[in-house]
Amino acid sequence: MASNRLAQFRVFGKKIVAVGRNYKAHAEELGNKVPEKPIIFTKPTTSYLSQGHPIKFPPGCNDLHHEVELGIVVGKKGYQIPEEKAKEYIGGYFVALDMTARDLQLDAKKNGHPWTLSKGWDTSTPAGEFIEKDKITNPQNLQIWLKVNGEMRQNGNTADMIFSISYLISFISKYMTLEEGDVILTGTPSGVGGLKGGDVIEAGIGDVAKITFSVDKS
Ligand SMILES: O=C(O)/C=C/C(=O)CC(=O)C(=O)O
Ligand SMILES: [Mg+2]
Repeated sequence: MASNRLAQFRVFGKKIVAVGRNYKAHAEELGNKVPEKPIIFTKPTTSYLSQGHPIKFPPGCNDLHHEVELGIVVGKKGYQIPEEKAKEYIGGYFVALDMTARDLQLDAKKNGHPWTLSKGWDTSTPAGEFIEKDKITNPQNLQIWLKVNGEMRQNGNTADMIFSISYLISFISKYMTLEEGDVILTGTPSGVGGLKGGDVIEAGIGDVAKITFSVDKS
């Protein structure tokens, strides 16, 4: 990667590819079956939010949920990447929130519509600073956690992903070219839940990285 700043992966990043239901306990807490293959969706890069700015409720949403996730920053371009070579394509990591308008998503699910608006409004992808690849020796054994107003809500380990990071890179790149600065949100562990205006979210990866965001419902 040419740089280590969020602004850079905004500039280089052509897409945000997200994975759904990648932790058994989370799939089950929302009443879903455990997937047999990765569930993939995309979010626009206009949804990025850096610290110091509030997360906004999107229009029509009364049930805004937090989802903490390990974000992977793609380090180089690749298409149809073999699983055993996937690690070479990781450029770094970051702490991400895949904010979800759960009521809009439920409505979309009922009607067989895409999740785009429930996941992709401006401010729906709060993100921490870029973490250099070598700061994390085993991305498949990281505690990812999230607190709301100081109370622990999510506390999972990336060891519990259904589909590993290498498998996801290989799977996604079978269909679409991954480019430097693209990011992959690897799915959320259990404990997702509702937020209200004025809440303060803290989230992190073990003691490697931490982010803080406030919620604005005006
Ligand atoms: O199936 C649902 O009701 C909801 C799924 C998600 O929002 C998927 C994710 O974004 C995730 O698991 O991280
Ligand atoms: Mg998610």
